[in-house]
Amino acid sequence: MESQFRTRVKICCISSLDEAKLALRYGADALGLVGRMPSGPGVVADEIAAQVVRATPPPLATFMLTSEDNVADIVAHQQRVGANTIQLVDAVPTDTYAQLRDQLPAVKLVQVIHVLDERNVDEALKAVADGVDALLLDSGNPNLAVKLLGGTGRVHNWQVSRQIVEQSSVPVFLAGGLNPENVRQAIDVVQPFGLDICSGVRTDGQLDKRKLEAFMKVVLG
Ligand SMILES: O=C(O)c1ccccc1NCC(=O)[C@H](O)[C@H](O)COP(=O)(O)O
Repeated sequence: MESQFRTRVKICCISSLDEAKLALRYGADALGLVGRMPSGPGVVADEIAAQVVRATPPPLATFMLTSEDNVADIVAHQQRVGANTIQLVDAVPTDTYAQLRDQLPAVKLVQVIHVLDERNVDEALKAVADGVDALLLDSGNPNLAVKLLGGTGRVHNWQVSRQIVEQSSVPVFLAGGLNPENVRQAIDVVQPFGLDICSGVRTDGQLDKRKLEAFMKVVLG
């Protein structure tokens, strides 16, 4: 069930309970907890991620970001952290979503699509047809020798993202290089269900209250 009532916000790269509380105080709908990655600045230990999950009240969402592509490893990761949503940041074999649903029926599945060009529209629609609950369109490049799967601080081609939003039957989050200055334009151009932000609300790696407040003010009004 999708509502366009207001744009949802996921604050990602949460690194402590204090950051989680700050994000929730300013109106975040979801928190992102980054697991082991081939590269990127936002990784948090599973123990801290689990602490944040336990402290997050309903109806807020906790997204566990995983780069695992094997069902047993993804399930083991979810069981260590306890998040109510799994964000798959890399491509997975076609039957993965069905197997995860069998083993974790209450957990929502979000597939990341790294938007490089128009070919990603078909990739996104295939993930929808295969059964994901939502898409998250990010910057990055999974084809590099050391995969770049997120946390880049860079925007991508929003026209391609808009095409995906128009054609997707599940909610779509927009990520990649968002900040208080460009988020209004991002909403107007892409019209996503939700936004995801990591580096644009941080200073020296720490969640920055002023940037967070400025970002949320633009989104929530
Ligand atoms: O932050 C990381 O280290 C990271 C690495 C690999 C995949 C995802 C990662 N971060 C989480 C996210 O999904 C970010 O919120 C998203 O990529 C947007 O980041 P940014 O462009 O810095 O706002």
